[in-house]
Amino acid sequence: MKVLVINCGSSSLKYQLFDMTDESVLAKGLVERIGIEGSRIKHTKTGQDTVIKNMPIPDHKVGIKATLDALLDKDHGALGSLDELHAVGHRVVHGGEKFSSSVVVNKEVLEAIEECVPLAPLHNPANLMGIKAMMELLPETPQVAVFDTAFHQTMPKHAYMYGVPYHYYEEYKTRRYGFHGTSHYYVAYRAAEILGKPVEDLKIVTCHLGNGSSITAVDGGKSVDTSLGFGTVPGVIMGTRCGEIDPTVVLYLMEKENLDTKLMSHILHKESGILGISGISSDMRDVEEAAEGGNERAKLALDMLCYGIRKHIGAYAAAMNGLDAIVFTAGIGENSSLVREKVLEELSFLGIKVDYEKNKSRGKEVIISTEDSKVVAMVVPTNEELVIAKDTLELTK
Ligand SMILES: Nc1ncnc2c1ncn2[C@@H]1O[C@H](COP(=O)(O)OP(=O)(O)O)[C@@H](O)[C@H]1O
Ligand SMILES: CC(=O)OP(=O)(O)O
Ligand SMILES: [Mg+2]
Repeated sequence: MKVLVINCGSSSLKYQLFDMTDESVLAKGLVERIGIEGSRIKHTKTGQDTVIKNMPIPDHKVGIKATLDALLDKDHGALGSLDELHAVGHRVVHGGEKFSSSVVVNKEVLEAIEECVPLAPLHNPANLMGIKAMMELLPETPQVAVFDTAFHQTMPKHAYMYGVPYHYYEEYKTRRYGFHGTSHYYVAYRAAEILGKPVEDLKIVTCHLGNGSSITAVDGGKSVDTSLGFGTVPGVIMGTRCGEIDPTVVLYLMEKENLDTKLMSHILHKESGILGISGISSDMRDVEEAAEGGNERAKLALDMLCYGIRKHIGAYAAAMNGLDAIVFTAGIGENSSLVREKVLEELSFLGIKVDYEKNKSRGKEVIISTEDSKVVAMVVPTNEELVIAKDTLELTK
C-alpha cells in the first residue's frame, strides 16, 4: 500500500513515500532552490545515507521528474515501478471556500484550484503543476488534494470576516482563510500527546515559521484564528512576503510609483519581508549570520519577525482567554534557538520561563520551558506529509 506525498512550496518540493500498512517511510527528500542558482535534490532511502545531487531545476515539473528519478533509482530508490503506487497525495495551498476537507482530484477540483491562483500566486501554480505532472504519468492512479486552508474552516465568523462592505464577502468570498493548516493541526495534536492531555482541554498557539510563516490559535483542537488571511501575505514578516501592512501604504505606493496590481503583488510577495528589510537574503540562516556580524538591517529584520510573533502570541492568548502551550515548528521554528529565545524572553508576563539549555536543541521534539513555567513552550517538528498520506489513504481505500 504505497502512497507518495508531494508538498510543492514556492521554491521547494518536499516528498515522502510511505508504506501505509504501518505508516513507515520508505524514502523522503527535498528539492530546493527551484528556479534559482544552486538548486539540488536531497534524497534519503530509509536506512541509507542521504544522497545530494546538484542540478538545474528551473521549475516544479523538473523537480517532479528529479523526484521520480530518485525514487526509481536502482541503488537509492524505493520503487521498482510507478505502478506500485496506490495513490498520490498533494499539498494544495489555497482551496478557497469550496473545500473544507481533502478530495480526490477531478476536472472540477483542478478548475477550483486554478480559480484560487491569484490568491496564492507563489503556491497554487506549483501545486497544479505537481498534480498535472503526476496525472500525465499515472492517469489511472488516484490523486488526492489536501488543502492548507481546511483546518482553519472552524474559525468563527467574527475572526474570519474583514471590515469591508458585506456584499463583497457575498460576491467574492473576501475573508480570512488561513494556511499551513495540516502543519498547525499536526503539531497541535502532537503537542497534546506529548503533554499527556486531551487536545480538547488545551489552548495552544502554534507558530509555523518557515519561508512562509503563520501563527494559529488552537482552542480545544480547533483553529479559532490564524495570522495568514485571504492570501498568503499578512501576519508576521516572511522570507519575501511583507506580513501585516496598512492597506493605505499599498494604495499610496501604487499611486506614487505608478504600479499596476501585478507589479504591486510582486513587491508584496517576492521583494518584501526578511529579504526586503535585510537587503541580504530571504533565508533566515544568512540573516542570523549577518545580524551576529553586526549588520543593522539584518538585526532589524530579526527583531521585526520576533516582535511580530510575540504580538500574535499575546493576541491569541487574549482571543482564547488563556494559554497552555506555545509550539514552534517548520524551518525557523524547529532550528532557530535565537528566534525562540527572543520571542519567549519578552513573554515573561505570561509566566513563561525558558530553559536555555534545552532551547539549544535543533529539529527535535523538546519542551524548552522550565518545569515551573506557567505556559509550556515546545518544539514539535512538523509532518505535513504524514497528514496528507493518511487523508489520501482514507479517500482511496
Ligand atoms: N538552522 C537554522 N537556523 C535558522 N533558520 C533555519 C535553519 N534551518 C532552516 N532555517 C530556515 O527555515 C526556512 C525554511 O523553512 P521551511 O519550513 O523549509 O520553508 P518552506 O516549507 O516554507 O519552504 C528558511 O528561512 C531557513 O533559513
Ligand atoms: C502558505 C505558505 O506560506 O506556504 P509555504 O510556507 O510553504 O511557503
Ligand atoms: Mg512549508
